[in-house]
Amino acid sequence: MSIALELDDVHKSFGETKIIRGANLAVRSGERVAIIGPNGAGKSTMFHLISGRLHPTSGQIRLRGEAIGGLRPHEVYRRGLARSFQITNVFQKLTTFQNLQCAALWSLGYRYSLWHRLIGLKDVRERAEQVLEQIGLTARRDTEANLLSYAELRALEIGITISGGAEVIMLDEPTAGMSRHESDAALALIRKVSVGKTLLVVEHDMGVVFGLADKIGVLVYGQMIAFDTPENIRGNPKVQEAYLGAVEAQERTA
Ligand SMILES: Nc1ncnc2c1ncn2[C@@H]1O[C@H](COP(=O)(O)OP(=O)(O)OP(=O)(O)O)[C@@H](O)[C@H]1O
Repeated sequence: MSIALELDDVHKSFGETKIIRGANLAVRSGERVAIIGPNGAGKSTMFHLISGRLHPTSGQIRLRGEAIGGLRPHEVYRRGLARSFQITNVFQKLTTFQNLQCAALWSLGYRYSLWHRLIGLKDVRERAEQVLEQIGLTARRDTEANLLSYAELRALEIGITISGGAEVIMLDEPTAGMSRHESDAALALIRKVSVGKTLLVVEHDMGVVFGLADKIGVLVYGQMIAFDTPENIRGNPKVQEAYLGAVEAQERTA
């Protein structure tokens, strides 16, 4: 299977502070990968580097073999990698369907100035209808985003992320702040929308991580100390020591 996304000795410093210190990763096409690690390990920074919000100090980031480190977010998006933005890309005053239309409009290469003619754009409408159904929000089609529940908003955020048909999808803590029931539903949704795609998630909930991922990458102090199947990660003494042991102890006392 081909490699969809690759990090090769990636470094990122902020001033004198080294945050990502030679991170390596090779995600195969169609694989679901979760990145875990202690607070401050550099997971968000790594996401920003991949999606073009930040640029590496050194090292290579490749999307399907093409170097993308240094490209801007929309250029990375155009090459087939979409990431979620924790609800910040939802227009609160627009309805669920209008938000999806907006995302489809943009991803199909139209400009927002065409908004007034939206109703007439069949491809945009069809794409939005399809995503609406996929994310299970058909009943909330004409509800303004600000009236959606938190879990519905997060589902809409996933819908916006997938609306461009990107081959590689990155989700940033997709179940953060959810109840167990909501996070189970989110997990099912993520499984469904990621069929046939390559998925990269940063997630703190170990139930979600172990229930979703084909492979888990463990980032500690800016280095990927392990990248393996969930079973092997669970049994890896280095990971136990650096991270999972602490999480399990925390869960026992919670
Ligand atoms: N723009 C920046 N300038 C300076 N330091 C930064 C910047 N962005 C992040 N950092 C620092 O980099 C470190 C890693 O942060 P990052 O948010 O990537 O970690 P994380 O693994 O995502 O943590 P968490 O699990 O708590 O979200 C932190 O110490 C943070 O303060």
